[in-house]
Amino acid sequence: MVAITAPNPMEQIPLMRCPKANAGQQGSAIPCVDLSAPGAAAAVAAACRSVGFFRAINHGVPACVTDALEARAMAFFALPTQVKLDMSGAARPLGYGSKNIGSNGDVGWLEYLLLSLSSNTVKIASLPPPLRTALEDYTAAVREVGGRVLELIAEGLGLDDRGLLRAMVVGREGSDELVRVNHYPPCTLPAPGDCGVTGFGEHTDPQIISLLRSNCTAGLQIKLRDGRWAPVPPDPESFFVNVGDSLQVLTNGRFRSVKHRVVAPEGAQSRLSVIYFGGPAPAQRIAPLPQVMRDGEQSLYREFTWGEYKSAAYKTRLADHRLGPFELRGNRPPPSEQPAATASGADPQRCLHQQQQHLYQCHHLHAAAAAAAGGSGVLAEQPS
Ligand SMILES: O=C(O)CCC(=O)C(=O)O
Ligand SMILES: [Fe+2]
Repeated sequence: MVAITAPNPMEQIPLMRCPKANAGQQGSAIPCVDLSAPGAAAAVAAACRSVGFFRAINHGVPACVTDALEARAMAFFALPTQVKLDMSGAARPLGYGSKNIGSNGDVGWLEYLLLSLSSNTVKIASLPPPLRTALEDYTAAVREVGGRVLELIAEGLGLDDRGLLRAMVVGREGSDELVRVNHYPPCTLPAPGDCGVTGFGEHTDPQIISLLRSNCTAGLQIKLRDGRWAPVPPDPESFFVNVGDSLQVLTNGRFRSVKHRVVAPEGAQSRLSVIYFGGPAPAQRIAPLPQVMRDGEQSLYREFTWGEYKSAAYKTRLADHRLGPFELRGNRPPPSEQPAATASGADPQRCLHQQQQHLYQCHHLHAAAAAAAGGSGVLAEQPS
């Protein structure tokens, strides 16, 4: 008789080949934009064209708002698994999830909460009230940053209506705003050589934009246009902005959604990240904006609504090229354009200095937190 044992989900978590750390290269690959600087619109557009990703500083979100959510979220993830499930329901796709991302076989070394927000109210009634309040305060603040970035994008694209993109997401009845809180405990799985354990597999975000904030623990990587993966140094005081697939379509490929992924933490510290996903209302038509199209330029995509794209995306694996089925392959890409401006909107020296300061602070915070945290071991107690 042959004994068949069910595969252990822990063993299914894939490994990824990690880029060698090179602090100099990392810093320079990721544009930094000072949202309050006069050249911000040009800098945002240049970053969205070249990388599809940037670090935003001077965003106006008070540290007490981000710190409060970080503390409440860490307290939530430290609870026993069954309590977390009882409070938020199993992710389908909203709710509490562990290891399984979506329902198509993607797995990673993380647990998470995925929540929908309408009228800035977290819809899950049974979440602990302090966590709910922290999430709502956080989202109210980050939504404003998202709105500002969308205005800067409109300006950088030269749109007459600077509020056009913002109005698709912010303050729009029925817009599809999600918040995801990801917790990556220190990883205990062995990974050989230059490999790491997958925390969150490579993907692009399907929405218009996403804004990510993390604690001091590294792990996020983005794929550069030349195919190299660049680690994103963590910076709890900044937001990291992703171009999503929908913005790629709205700009007819002038901006491209950035592939990104997370490698599970190898040290003693958990990574905690919070991502605001700015999506429009399900009925919103996603097609190249007429104002960005040159004379005679053809759309690279067949027309679709956000609702249609979202449900198609939910049926795919993370790494799938989700825009593929919507591409009109016979159509030519837009004539290549110079970036709207090369100005960064932020003094690179100042950014570098800020980043060095943050890394210094992170180092000290880590040292202080190390004894207290000690890893929650949460993943080990998940039902498989
Ligand atoms: O947790 C992170 O740092 C990134 C996760 C991510 O890309 C996502 O949830 O879409
Ligand atoms: Fe993402």
